[in-house]
Amino acid sequence: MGSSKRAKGSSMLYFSLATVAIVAILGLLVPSFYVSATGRVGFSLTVPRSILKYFPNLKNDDQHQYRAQIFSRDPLVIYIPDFISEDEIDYVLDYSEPLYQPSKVYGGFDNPPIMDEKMRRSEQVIMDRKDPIARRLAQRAREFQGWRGNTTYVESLSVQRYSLNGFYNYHYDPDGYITEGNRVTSFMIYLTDNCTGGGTNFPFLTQPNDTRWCDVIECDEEAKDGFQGVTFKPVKGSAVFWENFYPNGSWHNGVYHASLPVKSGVKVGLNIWSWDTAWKAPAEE
Ligand SMILES: O=C(O)CCC(=O)C(=O)O
Ligand SMILES: [Fe+2]
Repeated sequence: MGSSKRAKGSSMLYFSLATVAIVAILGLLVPSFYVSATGRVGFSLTVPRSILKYFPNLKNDDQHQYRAQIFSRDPLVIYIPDFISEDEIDYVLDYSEPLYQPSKVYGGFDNPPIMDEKMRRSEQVIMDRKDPIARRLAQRAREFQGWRGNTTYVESLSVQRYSLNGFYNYHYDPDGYITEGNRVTSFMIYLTDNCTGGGTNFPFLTQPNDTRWCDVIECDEEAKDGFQGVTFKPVKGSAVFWENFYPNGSWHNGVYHASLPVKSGVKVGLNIWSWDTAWKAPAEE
C-alpha cells in the first residue's frame, strides 16, 4: 500500500516535470504568444498582439471588400479602387519605416542586382513572407487572380518609397533572360497620395474616351506633362493590376511602364508580383 502510494506520487512528479518541460520547450519555440482576433491563443492563422493595435476587430478570414473595373482588355489591365484598407496601409507604412534601403535594378544574367540612379531612384523594403498582413495581402492577390493553379506563387511583397525626384524608368516587370518561370502579373498599389507627379505611365495604353476615368488617370494635357498613353494617378488604397504576357505566354509589349518623377511630397507604393513556374517563353517564330 505504502509503496503503491510512493509509486503514484513519483509518477505524478514525473508527469508534472514532463508538463513543465513541454511548456518550456514550447516557450522557446514560440517566443511570443499569438492571440487571435477572437481572443483565442493559437499558432496558426492568428495575429500577433503587435498587430492587434492596427486591427482591433481583425478576423482570421479576410473580410476586406473591394471593387474592380476593367481598364483595358488587351493587355488586361484592371483598376481596383480599394484593394487595401486604411489599417493595412498604416501597418505596411509603419512596418517599412525603419527598414528602407536604396532600390536596385536587374544586374544582368546570373549577376546580383545593382544600384543605377539613371534607371531607378527610390528606397525599398521587402516584407517578410511570414508577416501576417503580407500573407493576407498576398492571399488576396492570389484570390483576385482566380488562384491560377499550383504553379503560381506570390513573390515577397515589395514596398517602394519615392521622395522628391524619385522615379523608375521605363521597363517590363518580368525577367527577359529567363525562359522558364516568370513574373506573370503585377499589382501596383498606392499607399499614399500626398505627392504631385509620381504617376504610373503606360505609354502604349490607349486613353479611354470616357471622362469618368479622369479621377484615376491624368486627363488634361498639362497634367499629362507630355507623357504619352495613360498615367495612373497615385490614389491611396487603389491598385492597378495587369497581365505581363498573352495567354500563349508571349511577351505583351503594351504593359511597358514607368513611375514618373515625384515633383513634391513622397509616394509609397506596394508591388505584388505573381510568378508562374510553368511559364515558358514561346518558341521563336
Ligand atoms: O511606382 C510605380 O508607379 C511603378 C513601379 C514599378 O513599375 C515597379 O516597381 O516595377
Ligand atoms: Fe514595374
